[in-house]
Amino acid sequence: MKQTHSDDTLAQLADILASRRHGDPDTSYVAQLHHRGLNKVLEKVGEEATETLLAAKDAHLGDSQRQAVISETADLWFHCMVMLSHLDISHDDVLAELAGRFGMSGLEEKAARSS
Ligand SMILES: N=c1c2ncn([C@@H]3O[C@H](COP(=O)(O)OP(=O)(O)OP(=O)(O)O)[C@@H](O)[C@H]3O)c2ncn1[C@@H]1O[C@H](COP(=O)(O)O)[C@@H](O)[C@H]1O
Repeated sequence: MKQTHSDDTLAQLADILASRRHGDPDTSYVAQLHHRGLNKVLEKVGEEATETLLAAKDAHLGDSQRQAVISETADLWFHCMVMLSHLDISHDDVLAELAGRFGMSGLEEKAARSS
């Protein structure tokens, strides 16, 4: 059976990111991002989002392009996790937000918002 990686992976990553929050920018990429500040972190999130959609656009072309989508999405999620860490927001709150939406239709939510 294929091994699944649930939010345990995000929890482990969050712990690693917390340990790097005030680390040495010379030896840690995560510490370097924090050191360079919020604008740099946000720039990376935007860059990775763009790379993800460019990869996704070509996903129909074959396996290597599909693998690129996986790799770029991992980069995007990683940088979003760094952003949350920089803002002292727990990824658990994001997961709770998503879980709280189970059973709620996106279309119904949109209609309720505009009424
Ligand atoms: N998951 C990741 C991860 N994903 C991507 N990256 C890095 O994100 C960077 C951004 O990719 P780019 O292609 O945009 O790199 P770049 O062009 O060199 O970046 P810039 O010069 O534009 O800033 C690369 O250097 C990747 O290695 C990551 N760096 C770290 N982690 C995790 O964070 C942990 C701590 O890392 P350090 O802080 O470096 O010890 C690691 O053990 C991993 O678990």
